Parts: sequence; C-alpha cells; structure tokens
Amino acid sequence: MAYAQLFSCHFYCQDSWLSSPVLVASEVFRQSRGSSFLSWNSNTKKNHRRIFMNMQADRASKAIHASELKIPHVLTVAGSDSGAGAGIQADLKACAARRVYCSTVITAVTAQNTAGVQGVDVVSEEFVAEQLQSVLSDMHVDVVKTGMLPSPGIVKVLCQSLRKFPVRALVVDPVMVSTSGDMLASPSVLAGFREELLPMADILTPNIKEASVLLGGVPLQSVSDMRSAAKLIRDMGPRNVLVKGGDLPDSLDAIDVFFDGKSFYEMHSSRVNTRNTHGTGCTLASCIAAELAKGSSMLQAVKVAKRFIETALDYSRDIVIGNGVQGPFDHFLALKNISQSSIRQDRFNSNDLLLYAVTDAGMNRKWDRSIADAVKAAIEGGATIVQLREKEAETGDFLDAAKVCLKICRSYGVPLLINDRIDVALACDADGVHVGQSDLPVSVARTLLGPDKIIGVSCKTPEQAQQAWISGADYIGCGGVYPTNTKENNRTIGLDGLKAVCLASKLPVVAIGGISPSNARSVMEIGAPNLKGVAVVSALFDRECVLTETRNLHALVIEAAAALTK
Ligand SMILES: Cc1ncc(COP(=O)(O)OP(=O)(O)O)c(N)n1
Ligand SMILES: Cc1nc(C(=O)O)sc1CCOP(=O)(O)O
Ligand SMILES: [Mg+2]
Repeated sequence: MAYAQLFSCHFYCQDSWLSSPVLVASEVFRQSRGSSFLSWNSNTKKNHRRIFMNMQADRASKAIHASELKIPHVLTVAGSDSGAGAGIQADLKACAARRVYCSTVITAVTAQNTAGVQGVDVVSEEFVAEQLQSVLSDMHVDVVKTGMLPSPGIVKVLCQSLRKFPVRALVVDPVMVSTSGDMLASPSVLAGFREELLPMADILTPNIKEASVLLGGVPLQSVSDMRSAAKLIRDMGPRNVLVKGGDLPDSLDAIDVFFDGKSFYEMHSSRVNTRNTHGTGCTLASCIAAELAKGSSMLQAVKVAKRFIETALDYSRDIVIGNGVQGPFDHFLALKNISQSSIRQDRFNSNDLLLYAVTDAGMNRKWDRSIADAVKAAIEGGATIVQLREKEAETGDFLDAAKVCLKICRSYGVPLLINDRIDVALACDADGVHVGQSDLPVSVARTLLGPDKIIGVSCKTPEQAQQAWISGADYIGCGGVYPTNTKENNRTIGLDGLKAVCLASKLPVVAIGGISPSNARSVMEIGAPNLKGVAVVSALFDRECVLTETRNLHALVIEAAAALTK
C-alpha cells in the first residue's frame, strides 16, 4: 500500500505518464460508483482525503498494470553443467536467444566438461520441491521444460507441483544418458516417467537412444523404426512426440520424426559437420518451450526450434572451446565472424584518433584509385582510424566497399567507422559510426549498435559537446577548424571554437576541417588534453600519393603529440 501511495502522487501530477487514458477514465468512473464511494459517510476532510488517496493509489496500480509488459516465461527443471554447454546453462542461453524469460529449478549439479561427466551431486527432492514452490507460487510461468530428473523422488515432487500450479504446456526432454555416454538418471526413474510424467507432457523429445530405453531396449535403425517408436511412445501419454534422429546411422540429413497422434512429419535439416554439438538436445527442448510460451502451435514451435539448432551449429562449426571430443556451441550466433586478428582488446582507445583518415569517393575517382587501395595506403602511411564517408554511393556499393575495407582494416588492427549509415555499419559489422547533428541521434545509434561499437558525433558548440557525453558518444569530431572545400557550407569555428568544445566535454576530441601538414601542429598545440588528433580528407586523399602524404602528416602529429607530453 505504501508503495502504491508513493506512486499515486507521482501519477496524479503527471497524467501523461499513464499508459492508457481510456483505462484511467473508466477507472475513475468505476471508483466514483465503487467501494470507495460507498464508504463515504460524512463530509469530513479526513474522509475525503482518504478516499481521494485510495482512488489515486488504485489508479496508479491500475496504470502500472496497464503498462505491464508480459514476458513469455519458461521454467526449466534440469541439472547444471559446469562446462555450460548443456543443462540449465544451455536452457538459459536458448531462452535468452529466443527472447524469453527463463527461471531455473536445479535438480543436480554435474562436474562436466567437453570430455564427459566427471561427477554428479543430486539435489534432494525436498530442496527441488522448495525451488519449485518458490518459482511457481510467485512467477507466472507459461511453460515448464524438464531435463535431467535424476531420482524418482524428484519426478514425484515435480508432478505434484505441476498439479498444484498448472502451466500452459509441459515439454519433457527425457535426459537419461549424456551425449558422452554417461548415465544421468537411475533406471528407477523410468517407472516414474511412465506412470506420472509422460501422461502430463505436451511433448516428449527423446533421441534414438532414449526412445529405445523407453521402449525397453528395442534398437532403432531407420526412419521407419523412428515412426513406430513415436507411435508407441505416444501411447504412454504425451500428446506429441519428437524422436530425434541425429544419431541415426548412414543418414546425410538430420531427420527427426514428429507425431501428433494423427499425422507424422519428417523434419529434415542438413547435418552440420562440427564437433560442437554438446547441448543440442537441451537447447532444442528449450526452444520448443520458448516458442510455445510465445504462443506458437506445437508444430510451428518444433520447426522453429529445429531451424535454430541448425543455424547455431552452422555458426559455431569452427569455434574451439575445451579439449574434449564434443564442444559447446554458440547460442547467440555471434562468434562466427570472430577471428584472432579481429578480437580487439579495447572497445575504443582514444589514442586511435591521432591520425583519422576520412575517405572521399570523388577524390579517389579523380586520382583513379579504388577505395580499397586508398584505405590500404593511408593505413600503411600511419592512419590510426579510418572513416568511410561515401556521400553519393548506392547502398549496395557502399556495403561492398565497406566489407572490403573492413577486411583490410582488421588485418592491420585499425578500426573502421562508417559515416552516417548505421544500416551499413550493422550489415558489415564495422567497428562503429560517425554521425552529425542532423543524422540519426547518438542515443538511437547506440540502441541499434549496442554497447561495444564506437560512436563519434560532430560538435561545433560547447552545448553540443555536453550533450554528446550525455547521449553516450565515444568521441567528438570538432570543426571546421579551418575553411574546407570538402564539405559544402561548413561553418568554420577556428581554434578558439575547437578549444571551447574540448573544454566543455570529458570526451576525447578529434579536430577536422581544412587540416594539413601546414597547420596540424597549431591544432595539436591548442593546449586541451582531450584533443587527441586530427581528422583529414583532402590532405591525404586529394593528392597523388596517399602513402607519402599520410606518412608526412603522421610524423608531424606524432612529434606534436610527443612534445605535448614532455
Ligand atoms: C571525424 C569527423 N568529424 C566530423 C564529421 C562531420 O560529420 P557530419 O557533421 O555528420 O557531416 P558529414 O561528414 O556527414 O557530411 C565527420 N564526418 N567526421
Ligand atoms: C567531413 C567534414 N566535417 C567537417 C566538420 O566541420 O564537421 S569538415 C569536413 C571536411 C574535412 O575535409 P578536409 O580535411 O578536406 O578539409
Ligand atoms: Mg553526417
């Protein structure tokens, strides 16, 4: 109540915060006829105030509810894998990757790595029950997914909890044997599975070995065997069965058989040639649970989950984690493009601003060289950061050029930024962008690019410089320090303007506009510690030899920077 009243004043003062004016209006109407109104028995000020406060508190709490975002929620009941490839850890990653909230009830802790399972510590059934009670009594769980259920007692308390707190769907991955061949559930668990859990399941996802164990040891050697198994297993109670054929011998594709009681569906995906398959079973079941939690049909959930696994395995085919035979894969599809040379230690090092080369297509055309040759020559001459500023390029051409230049920059460890075009930066995974005051705002660029990319912003005034810091920019480009022919109608702010911008911000600053070997030293010597370098277009690229010009300017700015630190 104290919480609601605290908010009531706030919401009262700022009705614009309320997410639904219609709801608020109807709520006030309801309140005026409702319980608060009935308790009105005198005209005392005290009563009036109490009723008013109640109304406001109720309005506030209703408004909070109206603006609530309901996040699909999966609860996984499974074992922990210390190597984080499978189990609870895989379930968390799969749900996060599929944008679904995941809570966890841990049934066992395993000491596990890419070589196998070295130890298992089973959690007591009482403590599993306590975890289940904690989560299910408080959080709105849409779907429960089960993995390693190592004792019959744990199966029992799980079924009791599910009867007490029914959920929309139950996904059962009958984990019995790890992919490395280690037993993860005692044979006595099987009885509990058959008697209690399977009849409650909306889908059961055994692999070939597990399907065989469930059927008393019959071998499964073909898709036709998998169909028969799916039918027989469905007779044990689950409403749907997915028999996973990844281990089927002599098959080029990974074929799974889905049976919903009426129809069989053979689901084919290409077999990805990789050692990194540890945790695919847990991940598949979690993805199915996640899609069901979002409201998908069972068939659609299975299809999406299978496609997700195929893509994740493909993205992870070459990553190396651990020395064992079976490695984990990358649920976030983010590691594919990482090569040793592209793992930069710092997200942004302000010393990279020392000699900032900004490209210009017109100048390259005039001197008859490709953008790739221009960038390579600038880097070899000493450019410490490169910006592609291709004002007239078609989007596709810009992207192609960016990809080529990115390869060159990565091979030298020099960051590559894209001028204005966040879409192009995203598409080629450049190191960042440079935006101006009339481009997409820095805060929006940050949301789109994420925390790791470099974002620079142009500032001509101290106010803009202060805002740059607030918005989350990494550096400021400040100019035009001198008149320039490269950018039309550009306002010149001079060395004084540059100094005022530097003093107004904590951010590192790079000076731009009309800078050349003849004036670079004066720029560097303005006496602002956060002025980190010069950005140059024509003095590098509107010249016959980019390499020579960059070398000369580099020597000069290095000397000026060194003199300042003395
Ligand atoms: C390093 C650096 N500083 C300033 C600019 C200018 O950016 P902007 O104001 O967006 O103008 P355009 O370059 O887009 O014409 C820059 N590009 N780089
Ligand atoms: C792209 C750009 N931005 C500027 C600014 O003042 O923000 S001046 C400029 C052009 C700089 O080219 P050059 O080195 O050939 O003068
Ligand atoms: Mg711009």
